[in-house]
Amino acid sequence: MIRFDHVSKVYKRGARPALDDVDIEIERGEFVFLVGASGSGKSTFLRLTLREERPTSGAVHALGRDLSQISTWKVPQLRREMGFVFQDFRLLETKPVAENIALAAQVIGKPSHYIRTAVPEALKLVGLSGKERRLPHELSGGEQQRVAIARAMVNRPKLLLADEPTGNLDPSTSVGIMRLLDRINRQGTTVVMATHDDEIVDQMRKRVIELKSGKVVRDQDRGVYGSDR
Ligand SMILES: Nc1ncnc2c1ncn2[C@@H]1O[C@H](COP(=O)(O)OP(=O)(O)OP(=O)(O)O)[C@@H](O)[C@H]1O
Repeated sequence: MIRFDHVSKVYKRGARPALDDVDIEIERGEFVFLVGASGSGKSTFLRLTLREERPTSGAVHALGRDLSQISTWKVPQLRREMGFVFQDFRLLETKPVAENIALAAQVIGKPSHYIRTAVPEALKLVGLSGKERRLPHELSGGEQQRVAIARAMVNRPKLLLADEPTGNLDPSTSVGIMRLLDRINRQGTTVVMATHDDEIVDQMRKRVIELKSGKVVRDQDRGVYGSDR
């Protein structure tokens, strides 16, 4: 599903690499936490997977494609198969919930008959049926994040990437969001989530990839410890 083949990323010549020889594989159907201190390279990992950035060396594969071989005009096609969720929700404040979700399908040219069934399905998935006409500010933070997850899922992506999705939420609300992401994963979507929240990581018992100064220092599934990898 995702393969980083000795990937390094240097943003500015002479600067310390944001990722340093990262060599990992994430299989279809996995739920993976990406952890590490601020600046350890988590967002860079996600941006390379989305092909928002390109590696300085090494190769990134996602969804069966070598991302270095994809021409720029084909990148939107790749991203259609991925969903993203951010810490700050990024909803359109003047649009009701249903429209926020529908737009994600419209912009990639889904027909209206698809949207008519997919939007209520996405709302049901996140437990917000009945709230389709609300504006984002009429919802709690946890509900807004659920709308953002519904928007990410409306095109039925194979891969969901989440960057600190519980970063703005209190602990009990975060638990609900984690249950939802777990359910999405059990229904077949591969999930990669960057987080600072150790409590969540400990509770969920999933694979944990830890980055430190751009290097993988822990990969729980493969029993790799130490920075000499
Ligand atoms: N666009 C950029 N230009 C230059 N340097 C960057 C850029 N983006 C990130 N960096 C640097 O790359 C390193 C890794 O950053 P990254 O954002 O990937 O870390 P992170 O683990 O996601 O951090 P946080 O948890 O704070 O979001 C940091 O040293 C950061 O300053």
